[in-house]
Amino acid sequence: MNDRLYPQFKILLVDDEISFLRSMSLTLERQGYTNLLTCDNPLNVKQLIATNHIGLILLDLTMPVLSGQDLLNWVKEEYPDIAVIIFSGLNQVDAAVDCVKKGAFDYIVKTANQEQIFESIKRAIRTQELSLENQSLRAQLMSTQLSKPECFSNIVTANKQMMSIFYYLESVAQSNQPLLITGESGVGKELIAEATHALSGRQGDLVSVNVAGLDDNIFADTLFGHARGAFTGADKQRLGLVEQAAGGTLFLDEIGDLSSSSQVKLLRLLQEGEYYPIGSDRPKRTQARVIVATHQDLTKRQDEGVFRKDLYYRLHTHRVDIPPLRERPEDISLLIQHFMKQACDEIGKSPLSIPKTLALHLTHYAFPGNARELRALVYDSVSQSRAESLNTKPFETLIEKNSLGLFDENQIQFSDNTPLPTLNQASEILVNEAMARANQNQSLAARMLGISQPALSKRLKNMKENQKDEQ
Ligand SMILES: Nc1ncnc2c1ncn2[C@@H]1O[C@H](COP(=O)(O)OP(=O)(O)OP(=O)(O)O)[C@@H](O)[C@H]1O
Repeated sequence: MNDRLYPQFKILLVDDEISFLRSMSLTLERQGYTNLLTCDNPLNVKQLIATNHIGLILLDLTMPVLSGQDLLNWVKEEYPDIAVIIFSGLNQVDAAVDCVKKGAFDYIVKTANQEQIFESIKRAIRTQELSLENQSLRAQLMSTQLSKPECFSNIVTANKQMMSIFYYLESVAQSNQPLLITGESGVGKELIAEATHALSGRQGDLVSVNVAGLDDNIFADTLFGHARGAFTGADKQRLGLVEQAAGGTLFLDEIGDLSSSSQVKLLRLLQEGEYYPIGSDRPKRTQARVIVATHQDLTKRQDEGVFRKDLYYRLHTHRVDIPPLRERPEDISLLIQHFMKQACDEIGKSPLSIPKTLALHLTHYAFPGNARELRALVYDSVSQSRAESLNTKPFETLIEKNSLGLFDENQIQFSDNTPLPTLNQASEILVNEAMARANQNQSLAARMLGISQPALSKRLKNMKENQKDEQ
């Protein structure tokens, strides 16, 4: 059972008509708005605002003793950040214009259809949520410490960009809006989803599903479940993952590969907050926060016409892009340590010492598989280690394979009018680059250059002497 209140601030309903208050609260609760407060005496409103975190007031216009207009004036003066929607029994254009001029978010006639009322409330809540998120982001920018560092304990990093992502996540973790996580395969998107769920403080579960390759029917069945008898073989009702994630988080991985018909279903879930189990004509409201991730470039997928624009914009409100490991060289040695300890723990080995130069050697490697690739390498090395030090053979093989790969001649382009380097200059540039990539290891640099180590040593010596002569 989910007892999480929504939205994160209270909605205050003010009306002297108790029956209206009762029916409106019931209707709103059925729509998933559970954080409600009712008040049938306008004179109590000031006290209620002073003692509660109220973000939205649904205010009756015509009340005895203190009118809705007077209260609106007072709220806008004392608490300009609270949104006020005026409810009136009468459809009066003048009054509506006057209220909106005085700062009301909207003016609604009590007899308006429910869709119109819900739409207005939804918009007001969204505006308030955005404003709270802005305040929180501003506060995070000013602060130099994470409020809940323990939520990031599984993510090893010393990278500044990753730290800014952590600050950003602290600001948006409470939001009900979706979060989009992008980044190459293996950068740690799932870890980021887990940290966001932990930060959100949601009591429900984090329910993860990889949606790549799910056909539309399986997608709908997996997410929304089905009613008994919905199709042949559906002899029991089945709850979908959206329901299992109630009060928690639904994490949809590989969202860039979602089929176009499933994209429509997801959009409806995000936009309307409701869904239909297969074979049921009664919509259900979702209580789950949605996080999606992809290694695909969604802008490109959109341009190619395979990803819906409207869904892309819906997902775009909160977004983090995790940098690849090659752009976080400072993380390499930390991750090697971390994975080495994990691997040793798993096989009951004492921690191994790691050669200091190992991380340095890896800084020129592109890590197409990111942290996952590094993890696999470290695990392989740990399993091959017989002494107290980490066996670096798997790393050396990789670096050599990478450095000694076939050179693509098209990589070098000369423009027509610029002077060419002399043969000596070109050779110096190459030697310096190879030495840097090999971290000053002459044997490796020589292999990259296709010459013997003594030949390289001779060139280096000559280069040094030439430099001296020039000085
Ligand atoms: N910064 C990190 N600290 C510790 N472990 C990490 C870090 N980044 C990634 N890992 C580990 O690397 C592996 C891959 O991470 P994860 O599954 O989160 O990547 P991903 O981006 O979701 O990959 P994919 O796109 O393939 O789904 C996991 O074992 C994860 O624990």
